[in-house]
Amino acid sequence: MDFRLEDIDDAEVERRLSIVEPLTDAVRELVDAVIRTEVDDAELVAAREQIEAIVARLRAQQKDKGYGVSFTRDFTGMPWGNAATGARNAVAPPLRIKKVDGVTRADVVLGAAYEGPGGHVHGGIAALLLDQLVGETAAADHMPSFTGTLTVRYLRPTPLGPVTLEGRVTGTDGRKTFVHGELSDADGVTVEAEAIMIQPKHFPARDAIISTIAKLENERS
Ligand SMILES: CCCCCCCCCCCCCC(=O)SCCNC(=O)CCNC(=O)[C@H](O)C(C)(C)COP(=O)(O)OP(=O)(O)OC[C@H]1O[C@@H](n2cnc3c(N)ncnc32)[C@H](O)[C@@H]1OP(=O)(O)O
Repeated sequence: MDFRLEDIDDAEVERRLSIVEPLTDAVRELVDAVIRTEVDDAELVAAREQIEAIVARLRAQQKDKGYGVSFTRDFTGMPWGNAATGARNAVAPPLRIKKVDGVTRADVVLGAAYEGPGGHVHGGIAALLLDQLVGETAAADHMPSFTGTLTVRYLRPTPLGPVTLEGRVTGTDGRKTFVHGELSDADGVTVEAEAIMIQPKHFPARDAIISTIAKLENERS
């Protein structure tokens, strides 16, 4: 798994976000516009040519694979390629999850890009968002928990538009954490999930980050 340390402070994280988030938002707008536009074919062809030019510009310097997850030395994560939350990922709605007193919550608007049944949210998107939510609900002390089992129950179709997610831990057993998650619209819960999250036995990436921080601190003292 690609976890790495970036020795930067919070101000630098914010500076980078201030550049990439508006870019990602613009691409999200582009995706929505392509889905919903009713311009004529000549306009579609002209737009495609401009988009291809922009893609070529961005490909001038590229990472080999995915974005990976880097951490600052205080373990602020930068999972900017993440499919649900990534600041650089226009596929992500994006989900912004907050944890207060152990309960995770997120408000997000799911537009045309997340459609399954006409006018309603795709079941896979609901599962994706709930998977991320239960992951962040179970994560503690800078240790990730991986989804072992995710059981999703669709109670009724979720209309496209604003939705709320909420997750809470319902129990623990050794390295296992049990989490309940819900996705709701204005009229109540539409999808619920039960997850068994498992803290991996060994997480070498975390140990590698901690030993790199120790090495940097030694070099500075
Ligand atoms: C650096 C800090 C980072 C912080 C970032 C936080 C952000 C979070 C982002 C979130 C992102 C979103 C989240 C994502 O998208 S996570 C991505 C999707 N999930 C995966 O890819 C997981 C793939 N699977 C594995 O890696 C391993 O199989 C895991 C780690 C799950 C278990 O392998 P391990 O070798 O550790 O297991 P063990 O054999 O010692 O068994 C241990 C116990 O667990 C029980 N068990 C085993 N498997 C399952 C199962 N499938 N369901 C239910 N229970 C299971 C087993 O019976 C035993 O119980 P018991 O007998 O003791 O009672």
